[in-house]
Amino acid sequence: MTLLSIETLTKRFGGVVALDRLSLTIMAGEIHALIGPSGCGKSTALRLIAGFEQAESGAITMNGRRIDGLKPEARDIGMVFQDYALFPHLTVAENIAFGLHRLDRAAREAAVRDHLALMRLQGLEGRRPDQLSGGQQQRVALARSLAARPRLLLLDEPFSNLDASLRETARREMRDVLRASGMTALFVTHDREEALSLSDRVTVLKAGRVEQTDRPERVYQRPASAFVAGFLGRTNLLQGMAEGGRARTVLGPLPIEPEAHGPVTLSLRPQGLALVAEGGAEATVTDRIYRGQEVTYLLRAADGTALQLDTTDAPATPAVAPGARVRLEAVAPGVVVG
Ligand SMILES: Nc1ncnc2c1ncn2[C@@H]1O[C@H](COP(=O)(O)OP(=O)(O)OP(=O)(O)O)[C@@H](O)[C@H]1O
Repeated sequence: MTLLSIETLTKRFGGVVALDRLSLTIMAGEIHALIGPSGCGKSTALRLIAGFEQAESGAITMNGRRIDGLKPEARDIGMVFQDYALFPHLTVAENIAFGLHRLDRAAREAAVRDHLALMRLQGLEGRRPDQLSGGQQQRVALARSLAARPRLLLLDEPFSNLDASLRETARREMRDVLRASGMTALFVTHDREEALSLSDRVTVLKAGRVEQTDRPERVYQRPASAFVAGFLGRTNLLQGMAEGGRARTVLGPLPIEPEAHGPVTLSLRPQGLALVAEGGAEATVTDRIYRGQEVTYLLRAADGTALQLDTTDAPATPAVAPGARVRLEAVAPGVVVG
């Protein structure tokens, strides 16, 4: 069931088109990630949905009702900001209780207690934000938004202020809490791992427009464009001539998906290439990057195409030095991206 629908939203700042007829659907109960490069319009989209900015054209509906004319507080939408925006002079408990003035005292206290427990903040209720760690502040911000029980929660880069060691735990906690409360959430990130690991669906934005919306596995494995393929991870882009389920490429005939005919651009992840002792296609090693878990070989194919190959069994294979001639084979299908 659709909760929020955005139709052909356009927003300009002077000469800059921040959103260019953006359309997007958020399903009830889903965690949806909005990802894209800096300046592609992610924060602008959130601010329009929350009501902090007005669009020039287009419509925003929630549960079938237009909300784009409503004031932010009338939209039933919560927002967790990048800097958490906690009230510095209020305690943790008072911050969480802040949006609950419509409840009577007993219900408000119960809601604060429940959310302190939910976010594992018991014992910290009397502290002020400046007496908390970054991770704790983030949990208070989330608790405050959840306690108000909005229909939709918007999160703008909620993990960007946490250091790497905390981020992974904080992400899992947030996902579990959102799931447990059945909350619908739209969060903005420019971290592809965060988008892929946290969400039910991902929307990739480019220059104010949607490039693709789909499940994480689909956007990663079946990118709709070379841009999406490259934005979500390192990839090889190969030119080919397709005929049904295969394409002729510099690596020889390659299985492709989906079927296509004529000239195509294919995306093949670096893990989709393997070094072989014989057969395959010839290439020259131009560099070797040691990454610990894996090694990346940078290669040049016979026609000059630059390629990357990742191998995890590097300890078992002797290092291939730059300049060496090697043979390689595709071990995954090429995905048609253009
Ligand atoms: N208040 C503003 N005044 C002028 N230009 C703005 C304003 N807000 C955003 N923009 C411009 O609109 C475009 C989209 O900005 P937005 O902040 O939505 O991008 P973003 O995807 O959230 O970027 P980032 O990942 O860097 O935060 C950018 O070109 C930005 O410079």
